[in-house]
Amino acid sequence: MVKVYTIASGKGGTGKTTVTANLGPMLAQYGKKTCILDADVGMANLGLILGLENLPVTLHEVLSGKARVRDAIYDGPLGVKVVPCGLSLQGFQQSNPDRLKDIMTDLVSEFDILVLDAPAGISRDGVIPLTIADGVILVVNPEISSIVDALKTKILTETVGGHIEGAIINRVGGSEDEFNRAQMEKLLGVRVLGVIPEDPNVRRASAGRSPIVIKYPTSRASRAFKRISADVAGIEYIEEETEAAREGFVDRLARALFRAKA
Ligand SMILES: Nc1ncnc2c1ncn2[C@@H]1O[C@H](COP(=O)(O)OP(=O)(O)OP(=O)(O)O)[C@@H](O)[C@H]1O
Repeated sequence: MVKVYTIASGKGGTGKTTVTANLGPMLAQYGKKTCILDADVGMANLGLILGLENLPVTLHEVLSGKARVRDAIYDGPLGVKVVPCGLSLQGFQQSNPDRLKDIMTDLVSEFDILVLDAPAGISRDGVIPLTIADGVILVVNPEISSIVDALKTKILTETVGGHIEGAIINRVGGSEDEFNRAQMEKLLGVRVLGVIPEDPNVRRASAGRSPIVIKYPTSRASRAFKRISADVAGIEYIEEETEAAREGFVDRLARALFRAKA
């Protein structure tokens, strides 16, 4: 049975596209047939992060009735399938967001998981992805404006009959141990699915047209994305050997050798 997740936030720039671009490939890696779709039809950038640009057919052509969704599916990293959206204003103007539901119906038989990157705000194109998902995942930054907008999105989702799966708290400074997960769950009234640290490698990876889980697989944010993806895929996450752990090992070994020599 296919599961449809919509990645939403309310406030713009909280990290929805980053989450979609990293969650999708990891879900595919964990054995789930996964397709990620850029439902941010006005300000699309999922294709940019994944190096999928200047494509003949995108979600714009599908939403304007000029093409079938099958023709807008491209190969992404680790076996994930991607339906990117075009960048042109004309494509946006000709798109009919009401067609999104039919598109999802066309895809359900082929995938285990569909992930929609929703636009910020509460316009019509923003509300449709909230209604068609089995679960909405809120991407929230640990700051008051983002929390307030996430709460609005939560209320809107529930008002239109949607279901909130939980929240991912993104761009958290300091260590994860210092982050007060219980307090955030109380504020938002939803389960916190994972906490992603502020990590400069996220931007570096995007500049290189790649998700961070591919470009810097052992970085802090990558490990957080892997943990969340394993949770969503329903498998146990086993922490890989990290750069830091490797460096720590080499350091300990050098000190032991030095002591043995002395
Ligand atoms: N954990 C992180 N650490 C550092 N930078 C991050 C992190 N997550 C996202 N960013 C950066 O924040 C910016 C916004 O991220 P992103 O585009 O994913 O947000 P968005 O919610 O999809 O934005 P929009 O609402 O405009 O669609 C990007 O420059 C991205 O590289």
